[in-house]
Amino acid sequence: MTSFPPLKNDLLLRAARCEKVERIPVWAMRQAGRYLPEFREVRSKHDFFTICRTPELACEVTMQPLRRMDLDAAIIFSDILVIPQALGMTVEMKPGKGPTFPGPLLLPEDIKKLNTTPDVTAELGYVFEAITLTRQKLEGKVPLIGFSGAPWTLMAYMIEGQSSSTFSKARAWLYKYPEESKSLLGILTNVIIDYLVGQVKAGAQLLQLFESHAGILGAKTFNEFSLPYLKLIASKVKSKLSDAGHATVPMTVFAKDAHYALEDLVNTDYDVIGLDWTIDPIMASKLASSKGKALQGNLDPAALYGSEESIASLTKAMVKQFGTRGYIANLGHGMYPDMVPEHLKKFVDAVHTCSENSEN
Ligand SMILES: O=C(O)CCc1c2[nH]c(c1CC(=O)O)Cc1[nH]c(c(CC(=O)O)c1CCC(=O)O)Cc1[nH]c(c(CC(=O)O)c1CCC(=O)O)Cc1[nH]c(c(CC(=O)O)c1CCC(=O)O)C2
Repeated sequence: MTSFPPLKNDLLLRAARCEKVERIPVWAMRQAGRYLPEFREVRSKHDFFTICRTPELACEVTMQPLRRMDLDAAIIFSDILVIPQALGMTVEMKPGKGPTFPGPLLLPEDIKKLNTTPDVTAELGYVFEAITLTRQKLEGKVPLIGFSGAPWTLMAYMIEGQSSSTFSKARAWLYKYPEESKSLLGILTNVIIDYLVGQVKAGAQLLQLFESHAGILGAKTFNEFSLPYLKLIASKVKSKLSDAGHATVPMTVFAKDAHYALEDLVNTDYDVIGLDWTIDPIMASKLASSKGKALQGNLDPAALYGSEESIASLTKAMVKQFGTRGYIANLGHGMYPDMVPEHLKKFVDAVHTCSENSEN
């Protein structure tokens, strides 16, 4: 096992375990990326997936936001779509269009073309190397978060072949080919489990699972095609780490727009439930605290387009609603490319100012 510098700021990990904290930890989804001029500088010289696949570059862009603001966590720079690549699919990142799959899955027979049992270390070892390097470079300043896309969200991209407002091709599979859909979700689940276990062994100190397209499912389809796989991932990642004699790490599930599933998610093995901005903090806090779960979120990212005064006052109101125990401040979704870094800094500082010395 690699040894790493001791952790100096463990606020995130304590909050995830609902332990007492001196102040609320804060980080932002997509805190590295295009909204930062220094990222755009790196990106002007390298293709997106080259950055992901080159540990030194991935480490550098992971560190960039930490040099600007007092964040309580780093998140490894990567993307959820590295898993379809590991299964043998080509994914291109087209400026202005986002991810594009030249050969999406059209019919269930196409599943046979995938490498359904990839050697995860051989295919995704570059992420593990980036994590280990970043843990060293962080020198224990803050914890490092690892992440993966969840099965349904990845399946949606693999069938649709690109982003979509309806993901109607992917949703059609759930009704036309339910058994084959479950088989694909099972394949993805197994790879995700090994991928997340590998990230922890490489040095990730908390894991987040992104079910970004939960909102295009309804309660019934979510219960059938998303929730069972999310549950399996949490329990298997933890049991595989324990069986390997490795300490487990807290796990966060972020099922965007799945307001209908909050109660079910609180009853899973995830330690932290990520919330988008459509969810009422007071209602969510009542549900989560009854089950000893922490919450993360949920300022509307668009609030960062407002003035610094309005960011500070909205942040203060949000923190007051969530309370200080078992809470990680974040946005309700990732940073948008046209945002101003100073406004994220204002959000981070506002969380610190209004939560320091508060009753815990
Ligand atoms: O901060 C970090 O270190 C990691 C940032 C990060 C990137 N991708 C993800 C993360 C983790 C995080 O959000 O904190 C994860 C991610 N990629 C995609 C999704 C699903 C989705 O958006 O539908 C997710 C889960 C989180 C979420 O829900 O947002 C899929 C995706 N990846 C990219 C795009 C295009 C884009 O323009 O954003 C998409 C699809 C979006 C859609 O509309 O469907 C590419 C991409 N991934 C990251 C970046 C950096 C950045 O945001 O600037 C980019 C842009 C690529 C570029 O430079 O051209 C990093």
